[in-house]
Amino acid sequence: MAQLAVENVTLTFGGVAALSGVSLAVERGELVSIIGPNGAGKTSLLNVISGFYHPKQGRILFEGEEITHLSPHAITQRGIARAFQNIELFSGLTVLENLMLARHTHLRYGLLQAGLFYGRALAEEVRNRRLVEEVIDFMELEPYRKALVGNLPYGVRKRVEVARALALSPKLLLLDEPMAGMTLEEKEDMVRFILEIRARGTTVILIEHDLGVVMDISDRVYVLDFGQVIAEGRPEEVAKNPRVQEAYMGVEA
Ligand SMILES: Nc1ncnc2c1ncn2[C@@H]1O[C@H](COP(=O)(O)OP(=O)(O)OP(=O)(O)O)[C@@H](O)[C@H]1O
Repeated sequence: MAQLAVENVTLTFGGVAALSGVSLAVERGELVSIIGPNGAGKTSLLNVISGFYHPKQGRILFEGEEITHLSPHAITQRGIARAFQNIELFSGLTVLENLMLARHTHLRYGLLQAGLFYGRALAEEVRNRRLVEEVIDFMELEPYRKALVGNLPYGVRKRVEVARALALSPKLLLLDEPMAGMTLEEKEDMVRFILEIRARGTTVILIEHDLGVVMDISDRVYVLDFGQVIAEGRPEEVAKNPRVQEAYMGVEA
């Protein structure tokens, strides 16, 4: 059974179909990329998987359970976290505070429980802090942990955005253009982090415009065009597909 199954999903905005009849299956531990020209529906697909939009038709299953109409919060709690294209961090808070806040907001245990079982809440907080420190270490953000996010260079903020999603201990990580606007060196670092995240067993779905990176690191690739899947397969198969070459003609070098 696929860990994530998107079945025949259609999403429309005032008559315009951002997604029409999209199906996709991702196995646990896979690194799957979604590519396609601008406006093809890539971000819309992440939006329906993460519960920001609900499809007009079709359904989405995660680990065998239907999540199609759940809220983003409920979906995060089931183990799907997302790093946003337009960084969603609090610029007036430190890196550490942003990561702790993400855990608190999304994975909050009941307030009543915290009130009744003070010891348990404290233990939970110690665990949160330990997990967040592990993520900071893993993403090599140690030098910035007490820095205000708003003061950090763009490339580091992109890394903190991925760290924020990782702080939620996801089983499936959705990455929306995590390398956009980065220098070559920053991109290489991000590629290394993504490969390590996958090596640790986390499933990754990646939207990325840099086809060189996509072809290098993906287990499989889905190609969207005008809201439809026009090709799927291993990177080398997809690259040879005439429909893909046509969709990209003049778009990518
Ligand atoms: N909130 C919205 N309201 C109206 N139309 C939308 C909305 N979100 C997306 N769309 C439309 O849906 C289509 C797919 O957009 P989407 O952002 O998913 O594409 P994309 O492949 O992620 O593009 P890009 O590579 O430019 O980010 C586009 O025609 C877009 O204008």
